[in-house]
Amino acid sequence: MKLQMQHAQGIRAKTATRSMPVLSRRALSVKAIASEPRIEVPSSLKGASAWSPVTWRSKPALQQPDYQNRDEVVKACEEIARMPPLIFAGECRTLQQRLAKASTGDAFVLFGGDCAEAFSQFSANRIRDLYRLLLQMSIVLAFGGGVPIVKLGRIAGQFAKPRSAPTETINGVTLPAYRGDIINGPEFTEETRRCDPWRLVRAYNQSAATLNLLRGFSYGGYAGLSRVSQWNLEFMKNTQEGHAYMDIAKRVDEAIQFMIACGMDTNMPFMRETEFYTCHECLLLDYEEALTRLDSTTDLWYGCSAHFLWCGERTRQLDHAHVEYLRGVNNPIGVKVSDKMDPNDIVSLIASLNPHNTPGRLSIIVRMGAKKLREKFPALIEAVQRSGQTVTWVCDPMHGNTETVSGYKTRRYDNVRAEIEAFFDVHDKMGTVPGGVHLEMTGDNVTECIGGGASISEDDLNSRYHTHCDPRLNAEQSLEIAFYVAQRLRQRREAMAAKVAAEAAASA
Ligand SMILES: O=C[C@H](O)[C@H](O)COP(=O)(O)O
Ligand SMILES: C=C(OP(=O)(O)O)C(=O)O
Repeated sequence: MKLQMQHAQGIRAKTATRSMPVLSRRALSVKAIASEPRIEVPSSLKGASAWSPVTWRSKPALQQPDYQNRDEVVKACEEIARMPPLIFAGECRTLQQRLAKASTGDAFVLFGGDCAEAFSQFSANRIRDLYRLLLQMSIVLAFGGGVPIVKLGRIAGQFAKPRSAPTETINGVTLPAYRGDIINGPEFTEETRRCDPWRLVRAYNQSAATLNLLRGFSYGGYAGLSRVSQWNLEFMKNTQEGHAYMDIAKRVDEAIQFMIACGMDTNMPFMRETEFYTCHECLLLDYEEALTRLDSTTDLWYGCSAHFLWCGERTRQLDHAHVEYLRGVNNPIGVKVSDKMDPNDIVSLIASLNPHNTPGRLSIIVRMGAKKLREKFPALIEAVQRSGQTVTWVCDPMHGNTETVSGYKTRRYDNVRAEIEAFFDVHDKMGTVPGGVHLEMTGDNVTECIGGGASISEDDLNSRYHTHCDPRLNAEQSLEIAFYVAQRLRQRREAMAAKVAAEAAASA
């Protein structure tokens, strides 16, 4: 932190570079396993160079739009740079503390929201329905885990999408791929697929309006604990998950009544409010740069487009622009990691993004499918442990499980659940901590993923398939996943309690 502050000051004063140690001595000693040889950080990484919000520009940046008119991009970004930040740096610091708790099992993180927000699907009701589904899921998880749930919405900025191919061909016509509404439109016409810089400003405005409503819900009474039983979505009321949720809601109501009888003040903030944070993939670097601000209370740089930013699987190259940008902002950040990640490389990447080994700064979001996760994940955990690095491990069970059925991109509920199961199993075996889950999901009653309690079949896909990019779990499937995760968290909690009791008995 301190050295990064020196960087920030250096940039303002236009002074020379300072070198940045990769891992502090304390960091190296924290969790290192004494008997194992330590994984060393490559010497090329020791002494990272000065950072500013524009240093990413000198590195290769993958997955960026092919704008025809750079002058318009500059104008749009200048307009955004004059706008207020979307978040306050102090909120990021609080979030980082919460994520640090998740790294030790004293909290659990729930990331969830659209694959890609869309201009055409922007409405208060959709924001409310996702928000209350996330509240419902966090009640279920808190009940199982007995720990606070950190709620991070993929919302108010989750617009830009990395693509496997730069173009799409339909009936012999080839056009640029859709890259998210902040860049171009989903309709298959030359006009809509052209990258339009003024979409940047529209995405900023939609994010600001969305965030405004989310803050209203969080602090204006909607999220109060006395309203738990009113969060059930209308179409969920007669489902198995809806009933199971209402059972929990009833128990929460009873517990609150009991605490009121004991003299609890219902005006306490924890009864009326909840913390809710936003996140998105840090992909579109012109936009992120325009929203990078120096926090006047600490003199540190923050990416002010969201509380938490993550680096995608396709853009996490150590010497490329996205890692360069993210290493300099002081938000809590994440990196997506597939089975392609090598144990030595993960250590180098973590060292570059979290050189002071600050708990809560870095989440590693693993997404490789259940089978590969069982094979490859243990070696990654072991490497990170051996280098003494602290990370919050998060499971993204969506991106390793995408397939195409009848022309639709989809995911099978059973595969999603199997990956979460594998994630918990591996952590149980390694004695490490499952810190959270990251889901592409919606509060809407869509038919984009196959299976789950409602038994959505392949034939149902065309009925309510609304996503513009990847398939999302619908409300019922999401709640079902929450019940499964809650069960795993409860088992873990009970196993830990039994272990502590056994140790106490042994030492008595
Ligand atoms: O959401 C993630 C990516 O943008 C998406 O999986 C890429 O999909 P594609 O392989 O269809 O380009
Ligand atoms: C693109 C995404 O993920 P990944 O980088 O893991 O493919 C995403 O989460 O939207």
